[in-house]
Amino acid sequence: MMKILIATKNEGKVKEFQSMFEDLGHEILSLTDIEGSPDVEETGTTFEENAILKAETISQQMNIPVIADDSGLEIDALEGKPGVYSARYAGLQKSDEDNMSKVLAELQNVPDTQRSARFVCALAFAMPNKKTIVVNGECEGKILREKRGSKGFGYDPIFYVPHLNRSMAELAKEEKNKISHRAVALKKLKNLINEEDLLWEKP
Ligand SMILES: O=P(O)(O)OP(=O)(O)OP(=O)(O)OC[C@H]1O[C@@H](n2cnc3c(O)ncnc32)[C@H](O)[C@@H]1O
Ligand SMILES: [Mg+2]
Repeated sequence: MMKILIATKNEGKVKEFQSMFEDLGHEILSLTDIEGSPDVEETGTTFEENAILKAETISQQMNIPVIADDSGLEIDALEGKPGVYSARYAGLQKSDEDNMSKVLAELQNVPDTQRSARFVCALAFAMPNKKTIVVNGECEGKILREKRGSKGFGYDPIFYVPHLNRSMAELAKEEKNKISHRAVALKKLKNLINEEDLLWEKP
């Protein structure tokens, strides 16, 4: 078993990574396990830039391989917003609830046919003295008119998954972890790691 550090302080992401790595039997650590771990400022303008920034900063500081996730929600009627600013859409001190309320208010007069959106995820895997690997994943859906469900995290209650006829927050964790943007990206990363025989090192 190896230890893998995920450079995130988001408990929702940590739980999903733990669950998605279960099959490989690795122990997943996150920045919430490390006392005094730094907050990396997300100064990039794309998901990829921010994921690379988070992964490389922590990997260099700790001299271990690190995965970072930068993700968000792109809403077509809002020209791709909240996008890379999803976490702070309603303001720096605001909550998931505030972010969802802002989106619902902005989409109040948008008809059902024009509420398409997607979750987007960039994962960066940074290793000491190796080139960083970046992969992407997306998950298509629509923005509901009110919150539904209590599972998951973030914008899940207002994100409708058409082919499952439920909101992301109504899906069991196993269901979300098969179809989510994060699951799609992580599958690509696992394949690349296998193909390129990049062995995980022990932190
Ligand atoms: O930067 P770290 O520490 O990883 O944690 P964060 O919460 O700040 O994460 P991001 O910068 O990547 O911002 C992601 C935003 O998109 C939302 N988000 C990402 N993945 C999601 C998912 O699977 N379901 C619902 N919302 C999600 C999340 O709630 C945040 O508001
Ligand atoms: Mg963040």
